[in-house]
Amino acid sequence: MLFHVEMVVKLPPDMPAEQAADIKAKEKVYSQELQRQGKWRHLWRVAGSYANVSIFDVDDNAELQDLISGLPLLPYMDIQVKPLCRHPSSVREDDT
Ligand SMILES: O=C(O)C[C@H]1C=CC(=O)O1
Repeated sequence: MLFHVEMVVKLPPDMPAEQAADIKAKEKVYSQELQRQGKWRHLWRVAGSYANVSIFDVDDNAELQDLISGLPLLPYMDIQVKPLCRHPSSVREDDT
């Protein structure tokens, strides 16, 4: 199942720089592992903002919830999830 996930990062302005760098480093490791597994299929920066648009490819809603729950930046993000399905006019054969 594919999900469009938008994450807007809102770190507290008074968070110490070292703490922010540590959480971002953990988030990078976590997201890159999921990308290698094919679970986090796309990761795009939204130009001009500290936000990303991602496509997750997971078995079900529960797996998406598990993966999102593990995000180190989760306490500092607003997240919106939209379920996706194949568009009838799509010519891509690899979109399922
Ligand atoms: O920078 C972000 O958009 C937040 C987050 C998502 C992946 C990652 O490495 O950091």
